[in-house]
Amino acid sequence: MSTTVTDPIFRATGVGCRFGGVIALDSVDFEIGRNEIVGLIGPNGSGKTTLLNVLSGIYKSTSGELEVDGRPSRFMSSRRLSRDYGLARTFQNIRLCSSLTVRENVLIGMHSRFKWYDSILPFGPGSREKKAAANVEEILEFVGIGDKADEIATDLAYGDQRRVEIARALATSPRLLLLDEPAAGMNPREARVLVDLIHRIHAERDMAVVVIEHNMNVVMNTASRVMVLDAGLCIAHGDPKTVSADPHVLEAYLGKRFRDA
Ligand SMILES: Nc1ncnc2c1ncn2[C@@H]1O[C@H](COP(=O)(O)OP(=O)(O)OP(=O)(O)O)[C@@H](O)[C@H]1O
Repeated sequence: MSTTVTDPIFRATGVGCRFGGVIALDSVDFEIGRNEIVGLIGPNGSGKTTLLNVLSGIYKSTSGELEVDGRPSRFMSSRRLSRDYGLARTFQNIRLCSSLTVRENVLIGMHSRFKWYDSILPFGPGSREKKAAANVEEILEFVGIGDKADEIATDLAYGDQRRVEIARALATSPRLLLLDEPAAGMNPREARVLVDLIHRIHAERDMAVVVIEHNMNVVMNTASRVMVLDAGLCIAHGDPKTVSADPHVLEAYLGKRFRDA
């Protein structure tokens, strides 16, 4: 099942990913418009994180084509995809440096955009370091944790740690931000703040966003388009209202979630 987007920043065509006998992705077509928020949902093990890992160069797809802005990206490293193609992501399991402050964790994101000569040229490091430090303060304020800059990142409440992860991704100045279960472990109030943050990222930072979530309030209140995976296959896509009424989606995923709730 394919999606048709008029101005895609990212396009995956027939993407497959196998782990031995496990088919994690089975010929998935996926496009992301330059300025949209796309929700990615599906049952556990349906391939959502694998798709994000393939998009961001952490896994290599075993078949298919990937393009960012029309440029082939299938064999690019995650570092190049971040630095030269404008992709950034957060992880399902929070990955913060435990001995570093919030500010330092976000600075790491910014340094990934530096070129090798920035640390050699006399006019490079000083100016870039100063600019980076100012940008970090601005990003921390933007995500709402400016007052926690000097705290050890892993000492923060869970919801705030997730915001540090988002801040670190924003520090790379991406054009496409991939969020893997950003609401996991958040209480309903934190999840509402997250919804607002995703909207602000999209509107004020002018970037496309992909959100994997099991929290349907977050998906339905942020995404303009939703894609549903089941057993590595795209079983539905469209606007949130249409997708949530789709009988295949109710059977494979949403029906079960509502029954279990
Ligand atoms: N590195 C890996 N090695 C082996 N199998 C893997 C690997 N990564 C993912 N898989 C398998 O691929 C399938 C899809 O997993 P994936 O993590 O993408 O699902 P998911 O939809 O993100 O699930 P969840 O909602 O639980 O996070 C699963 O069967 C999983 O066990």
